[in-house]
Amino acid sequence: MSTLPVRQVRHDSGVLCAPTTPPRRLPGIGDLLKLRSNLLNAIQYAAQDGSELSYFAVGPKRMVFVNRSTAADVVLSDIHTFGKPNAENPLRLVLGDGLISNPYHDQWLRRRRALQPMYSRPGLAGMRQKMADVIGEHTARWEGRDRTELRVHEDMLSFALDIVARCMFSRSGDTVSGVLTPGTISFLLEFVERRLRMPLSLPVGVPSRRNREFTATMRGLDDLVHRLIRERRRTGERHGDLLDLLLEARVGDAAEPLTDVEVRDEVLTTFVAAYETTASALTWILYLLACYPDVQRSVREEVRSAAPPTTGERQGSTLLECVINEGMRLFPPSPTIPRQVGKDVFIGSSEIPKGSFVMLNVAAIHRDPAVWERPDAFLPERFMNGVPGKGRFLPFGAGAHMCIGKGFAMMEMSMLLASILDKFEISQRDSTGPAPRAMLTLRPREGFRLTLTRI
Ligand code: HEM
Repeated sequence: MSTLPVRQVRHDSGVLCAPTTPPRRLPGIGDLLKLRSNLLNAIQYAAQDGSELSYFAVGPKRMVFVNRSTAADVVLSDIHTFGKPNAENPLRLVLGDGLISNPYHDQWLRRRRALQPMYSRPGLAGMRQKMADVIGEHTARWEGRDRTELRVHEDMLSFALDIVARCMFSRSGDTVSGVLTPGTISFLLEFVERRLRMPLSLPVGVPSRRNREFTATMRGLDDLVHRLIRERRRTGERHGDLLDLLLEARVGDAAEPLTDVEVRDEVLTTFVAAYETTASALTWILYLLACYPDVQRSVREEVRSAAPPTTGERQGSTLLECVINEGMRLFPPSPTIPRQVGKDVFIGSSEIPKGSFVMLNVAAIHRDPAVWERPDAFLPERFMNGVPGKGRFLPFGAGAHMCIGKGFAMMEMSMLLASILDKFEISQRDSTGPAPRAMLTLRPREGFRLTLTRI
């Protein structure tokens, strides 16, 4: 592993810098405006005075932000008290009872065990060629010219969607497009986000313009996914993709296959889980590589001289993986992780009433000065000896609910970044960096570009 010069640069680029909006609480709706207009700003407020916990209210909803690693540890260690959000979770409107949104612990656990082989070493090995094909197609588009302007977030969204479409259905993003497009997924996530932040929402059955669009979009998606499941079951063809593995998964002691509805839930869950998160991580990592040409050079040397990227189990063992981890520390793709408390409980000396939402404030935890030396600096080498334990480094969560697709994501990101670094120099086009905006994922507030120059 090459040794990097110590960098003193403070890299906040708006994350956890001084918040801009004064906290304002309005009668009846509480902190709604604060949370809706700029969640990141609210997250920053929550963390800025150094307190472990901070409190928000949106109508009847009570939210507790957990800003420090010690308190995050408490939450992550008790999966029964701090469970997934309950059955009212608006994500269920899209993902049903897939792994992310399943509120029933025992059912979730049986499914999690059934799906584990999909993301095991042999499961992932089967995805490597599919990923390589998609990477080849995307980099070929940039190779035609000496210099390419990368529309970073848009291009990474398109890349991440192609990867998940190819790995799930052995089809390109284009074949499923028209239905499963970046636009559709963004619309659905925004629909869910609005409902998460509003104190009250109209039932989906009420034919407002937005609800009608939602219902039509979901019908299109359901038709597509059920058609693909039926075709696969009817022909019995195997494609070595995630859909094959889902159909082969067996649940519980009776080793029952998943029903069509359960397969549909997991297909949509995988699309939603794998798409914006990976695109967000890649977007910020490319940006950081452009900001730090010395790191870029060292990773390029490593990529050109070293073994192929790993599946992520050996985290911290390559400089490329260190860069990915440090990128996700500074710009966590999922800036908050939600839980809902099943009974009155204490975190430290603070009592949290049953039903409250507990949001792990990952953006703040990743810069907890009690854990991270020079928390605002970009120092990939801090991960050389691996990642710190539960509660401290949470890009993929931790504990029983930890991201099941972590190995998949690390493999995909390592392969794409290695390929880009081998062929191109990445540089900034503008001196001002992109400002982040927190939705369910951390996105750039506006589109920004980087230059890829062929080398
Ligand atoms: C950089 C990319 C990714 C990031 C940052 C990420 C992050 C996360 C986070 C923070 C969670 C929540 C953990 C919790 O609730 O404690 C999660 C859960 C999950 N992720 Fe990922 N994820 C990524 C990629 C993927 C991919 C590629 C897949 C699938 C191919 C995936 C599938 C899932 C699933 C199914 C869950 C629910 C796990 C459960 O509760 O059992 N994710 N992810």
